[in-house]
Amino acid sequence: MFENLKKKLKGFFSKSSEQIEQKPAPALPEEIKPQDKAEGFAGTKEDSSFVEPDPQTTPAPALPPEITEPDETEEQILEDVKRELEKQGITQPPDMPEVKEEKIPTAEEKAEEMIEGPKLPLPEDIEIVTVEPEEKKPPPEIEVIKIHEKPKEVLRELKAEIEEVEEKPGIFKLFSKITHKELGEKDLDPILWELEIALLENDVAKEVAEKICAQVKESLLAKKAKRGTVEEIIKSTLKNAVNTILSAPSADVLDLIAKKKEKPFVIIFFGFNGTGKTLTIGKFAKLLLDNNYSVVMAAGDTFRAAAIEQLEVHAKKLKVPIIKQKKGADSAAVIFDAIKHAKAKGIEVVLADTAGRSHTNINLMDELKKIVRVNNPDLKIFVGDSLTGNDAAEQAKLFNDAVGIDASVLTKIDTDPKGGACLSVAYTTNKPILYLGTGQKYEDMIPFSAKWFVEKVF
Ligand SMILES: Nc1nc2c(ncn2[C@@H]2O[C@H](COP(=O)(O)OP(=O)(O)OP(=O)(O)O)[C@@H](O)[C@H]2O)c(=O)[nH]1
Repeated sequence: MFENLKKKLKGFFSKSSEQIEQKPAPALPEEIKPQDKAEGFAGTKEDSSFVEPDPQTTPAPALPPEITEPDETEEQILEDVKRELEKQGITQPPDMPEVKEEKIPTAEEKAEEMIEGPKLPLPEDIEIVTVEPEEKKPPPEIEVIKIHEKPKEVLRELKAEIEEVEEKPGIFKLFSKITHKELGEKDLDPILWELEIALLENDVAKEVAEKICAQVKESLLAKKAKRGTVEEIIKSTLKNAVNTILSAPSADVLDLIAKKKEKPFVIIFFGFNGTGKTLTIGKFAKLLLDNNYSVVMAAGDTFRAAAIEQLEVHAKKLKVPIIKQKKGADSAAVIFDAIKHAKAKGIEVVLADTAGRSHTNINLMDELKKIVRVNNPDLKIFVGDSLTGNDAAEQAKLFNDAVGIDASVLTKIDTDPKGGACLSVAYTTNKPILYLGTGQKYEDMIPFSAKWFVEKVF
């Protein structure tokens, strides 16, 4: 298709190179004279047929025709090419890539690109939707709450908000809010209200919480607390209040036993079913044995056969004697027998179980009163389950009212993260807490200390 064009171009390039190199025509051999050239066509001198031509008659032989190239200029060739292409209806040579004119961006366009980034071409099927800006709504009105005039719910909400931000453990997390407050009587009520809620949430009985708050208020007003010292003052006042409650007439069991000259020393345990009474008797037996006291057990819970068997298991394990009767026997009589046995055998301590079918059962309370009247124990211990929280304090009150307890033991403290029951029981009975049950083994019992409690709860 482009044969003509190719030929033209070939001619153009070969001519051009000749012109550039300017090669001289090759020299003819010396023997060959111009006339030889003519002779050469007819033969040589040596050739027998050679006849010397007569220069007069013989016309000069014609020289071989000289090839002449069309003397076209570059412009002419290009013009020819163009014409050739046009003839064929081509305006652009096919092998040459189409050269697009590159758009040189203006300074403004460059600046815009630097700010907004390069503009990417959008696919054709993208629909550009113009979004109308939303009408600006006025901000919602904020309700201003005067916290000391609002009820419990508002305070609870406030406390929840504080808890979200603060990670402080126990009751003291609420103080972070009040440290930046100037302390006056006005501020005090909501603060104390929150403190009371915190105490209630930690299983402290309402009556106890109120008493603690009253003590804290009194102390804060007396001290005229300054900004930044409020938290410290409340903490120390609270600790003092708690200490006062918890360190009500202290008692050391081993000391009491040692002091009693005429043995046996009789301890009777009271408490609702399932609080850990039987296991606590086992723990006491272990403690006494470890302190070189001899022990006898009395299966005074005659209301349930299982209770008798249960105590028997502990007695066997600890290798201590047990006095028991059949289910339904007189509980006071069983304990009396145990004391008699102790006297006869020179056993130093009697540990007596009692029934705890229901702390609201009047018959039970009468039965317990009878036990106390008949056996005149040296120590009446209330056993409460710390997990029951406020309930433990109510039970303690009931047993205390019936038999006048001397001290308490709180069990399952290992599974109770709050510990408020200690405070409530101590306050309700106004009697010391002797030990805390910290597990299911005989060794899992620790002497109670107010310091320990304050550290744990606060
Ligand atoms: N974790 C833990 N469990 C305890 C503790 N004291 C008692 N228990 C468990 O509480 C359950 C009840 O304990 P008991 O000693 O049988 O209680 P109880 O008051 O004699 O109850 P009844 O025999 O039903 O009258 C048992 O499973 C004990 O192992 C304690 O301090 N910590």
